Amino acid sequence: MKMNEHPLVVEKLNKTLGKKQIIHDLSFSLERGKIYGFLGPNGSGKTTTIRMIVSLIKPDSGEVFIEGNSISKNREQALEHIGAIVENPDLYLYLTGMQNLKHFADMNPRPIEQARIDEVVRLVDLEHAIHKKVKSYSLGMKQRLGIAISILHSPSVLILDEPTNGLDPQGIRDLRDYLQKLAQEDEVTLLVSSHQLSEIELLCDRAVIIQEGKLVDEVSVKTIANEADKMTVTIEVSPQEQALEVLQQEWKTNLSGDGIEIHEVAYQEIPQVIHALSQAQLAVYSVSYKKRLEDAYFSLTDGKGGLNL
Ligand SMILES: Nc1ncnc2c1ncn2[C@@H]1O[C@H](COP(=O)(O)OP(=O)(O)OP(=O)(O)O)[C@@H](O)[C@H]1O
Repeated sequence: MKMNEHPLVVEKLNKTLGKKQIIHDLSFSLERGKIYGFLGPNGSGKTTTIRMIVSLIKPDSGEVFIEGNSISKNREQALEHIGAIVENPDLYLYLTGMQNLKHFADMNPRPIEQARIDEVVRLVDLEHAIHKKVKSYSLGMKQRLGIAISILHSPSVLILDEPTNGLDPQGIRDLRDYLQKLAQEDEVTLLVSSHQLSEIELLCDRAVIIQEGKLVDEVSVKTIANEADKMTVTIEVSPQEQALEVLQQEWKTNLSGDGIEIHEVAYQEIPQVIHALSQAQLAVYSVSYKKRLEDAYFSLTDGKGGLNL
């Protein structure tokens, strides 16, 4: 089959649940090998959209194409190319990780070889625990086993609904590494919904942003960050008192636990800030502007973000 440029295409989806139209003419498409954040305030329709993409519910109108296969007309072929964790994966706690993988491999319509099972175990770094019972796994390990199961059949599109929920910082970081490895090494295209903007910023190349079931924008994470008018930059610099004197000549500043915060700085101004500090022979240890995506997101969604940051 010819590999098309857009492994997932969502076209004019509409969905009413109860009396309320939840999704309105929603269209977007994903480029191969890229990681997309799926962002939107609570109740904006992310889970409903994902459930339509993986064919758990039917849209009232519109279409989803996976590798060119319509999910309504060629459901089986379409599902062959997609992997997903929408709700918590149904793991068998009293079986080992390997027994779980073998069970799901047996349920796949096409045979899955042991070599592929070993490959996914390696990819999610579970070799050391794969013969232990799943009930002894940490949440992060269960999550990784869930991902291993969802990619057993080598899908080219992987959809994860809130995958970092309940994970500790180390678990989140590990998961990010595995997902980036999947995109880079296997050219898997990912759609990852999350409430954690900072997480999306670290993980994703692009973001699909929806509000009230409508597409707000589909953009490069870096572009929306750069397009945010002004942001807060945090600088670790020493000595702080002298740095404050230098910076206050041009910017609004204050001290925070992490260093000096400079407010309303344009992205393009950051080199100027660093230049001013180094001209005064001050030592700059770090410059961060974590809130860029947050600022951009709120300006795109009229400040109705409603996210847990
Ligand atoms: N079965 C249903 N019947 C009626 N309304 C529903 C049903 N399921 C979801 N909704 C409503 O649809 C809207 C979208 O819900 P959805 O779960 O898709 O949003 P979401 O963006 O995933 O939200 P969250 O970020 O909170 O998970 C919400 O207003 C929700 O109350």
